[in-house]
Amino acid sequence: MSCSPAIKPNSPISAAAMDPPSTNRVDSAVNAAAVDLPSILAQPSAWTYRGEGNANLVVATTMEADTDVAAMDPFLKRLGTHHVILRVAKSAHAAAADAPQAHSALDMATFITHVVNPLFPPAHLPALIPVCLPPTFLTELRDHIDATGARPAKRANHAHIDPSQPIALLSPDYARLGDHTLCIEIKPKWLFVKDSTECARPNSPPRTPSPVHTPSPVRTSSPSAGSQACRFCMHQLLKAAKDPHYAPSQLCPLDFLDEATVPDAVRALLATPHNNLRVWVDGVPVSVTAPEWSSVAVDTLCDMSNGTTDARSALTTLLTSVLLELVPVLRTLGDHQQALDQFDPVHVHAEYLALAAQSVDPPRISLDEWRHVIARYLARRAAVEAGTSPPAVDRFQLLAEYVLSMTLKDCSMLITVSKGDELPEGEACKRLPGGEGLVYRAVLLDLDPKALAKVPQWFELDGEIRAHFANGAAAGADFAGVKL
Ligand SMILES: O=P(O)(O)O[C@@H]1[C@@H](OP(=O)(O)O)[C@H](OP(=O)(O)O)[C@H](O)[C@H](OP(=O)(O)O)[C@H]1OP(=O)(O)O
Ligand SMILES: Nc1ncnc2c1ncn2[C@@H]1O[C@H](COP(=O)(O)OP(=O)(O)OP(=O)(O)O)[C@@H](O)[C@H]1O
Repeated sequence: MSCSPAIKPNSPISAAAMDPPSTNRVDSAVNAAAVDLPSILAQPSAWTYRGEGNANLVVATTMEADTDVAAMDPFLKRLGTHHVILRVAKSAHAAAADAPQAHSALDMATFITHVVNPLFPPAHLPALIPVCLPPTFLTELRDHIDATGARPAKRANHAHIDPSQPIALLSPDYARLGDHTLCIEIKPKWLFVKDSTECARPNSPPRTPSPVHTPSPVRTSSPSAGSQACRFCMHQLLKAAKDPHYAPSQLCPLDFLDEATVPDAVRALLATPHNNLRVWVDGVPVSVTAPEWSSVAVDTLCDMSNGTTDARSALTTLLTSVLLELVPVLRTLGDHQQALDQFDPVHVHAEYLALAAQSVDPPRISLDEWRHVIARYLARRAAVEAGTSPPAVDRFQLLAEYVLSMTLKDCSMLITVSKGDELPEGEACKRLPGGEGLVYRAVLLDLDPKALAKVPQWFELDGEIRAHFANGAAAGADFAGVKL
């Protein structure tokens, strides 16, 4: 793709110098404010480990059934549930050169509220409440969680809860819904192919047509040298080349975007889950590739699927039903990823170097700047839809949009399915078609802004992924059984 002639080489970099936003969608709201962690939640031993990424660790707790959540601080009323999580920052990440710039929980909540929320339907957005923690809370929580041994070694050896962060994020526990809950977390990654609509799917075995659905026409069936592949599929090839023990994911994320190919995505996720699929039943993790599942998982899954005795096919059916419902929101996610990433990587990198050369410190994007960026992005989309000429994209806007696209390419979706005839009050739940008495909810997570200073790292990785794919294709490499 060519670079836009609309880019001005000496574009201003400060928000104050930017064009005024042509929408007030994000300006009308106020910055997030932190409230004190309610005393009922201030006992570290009441929290259990839930999960973590590179930057944050998440703990969960359930308040006593007779706790009057609605009578708590007005902010906490928004939680509307007794099942809550606390998301606390980890220290090694805070110190890393590429740590997210808006590290404080307050900034993250502000970013998500003002920059991410306008992009998606409210039903799929998390409620986040920044909370001030009591002085010794984090040290005690760190010791308590480390003592349980629940953290995976890969994470525990790397970083710990950062006791110097006075604010954390309190949120509903989106893994809990009703008494018996199937919770599925998917990490869909890149939902578009740059410069193409097709993916050669070089990472997956030759597809066998589903008995129910025929393969989608958007997918090529016989890739050839020079054919396009999506970034996820290409990255799998590189990962496998670097690590002979790595079994490439069979997933092509584009399969999430078409009802006809959702069953293919489900099959691939269950065969090679990696970090693209995680499953919990009633809060207990299920390793989908393990030969045996716990009796709780088997009973709950079978119970949810009208008493079938095969828990694996029950999970397949439930996962397929719910992902079919989520095609529209995943398309929205993919649309934004693509619209925010419209320039050639070489050009993005060059613009970054030009911006970085203007200051001794690594360039950053302030929250105020983010507000202008999202307003200008929305104005551009509105202009395109209205058929009017969109405003020019200057250097700073280009780079910030790219960072936002990278953020959206690494988010997760937490999906919960529960039995229940009644839709839980105040929850963004819907009935699951085809599933008798089942409701579901899907929330986007991990939407913190990536750091602008990561652009060179992304550029390098992108180049490596593409070069590996192109060289393999040119040499007629046999990728996972598919001759290119
Ligand atoms: O670069 P990618 O596509 O491999 O994505 C990284 C993820 O690897 P994945 O390939 O999904 O296993 C990676 O996931 P894991 O930690 O490997 O589970 C992180 O999400 C990383 O983001 P950050 O550095 O924590 O902000 C992700 O980095 P960026 O999204 O900043 O590139
Ligand atoms: N509100 C929530 N309800 C239930 N589980 C949650 C919630 N928020 C986070 N989690 C769980 O905790 C895990 C880690 O959280 P999160 O992805 O925010 O960490 P992170 O360090 O920011 O990740 P990354 O390294 O990918 O940026 C998630 O993958 C999810 O399983």
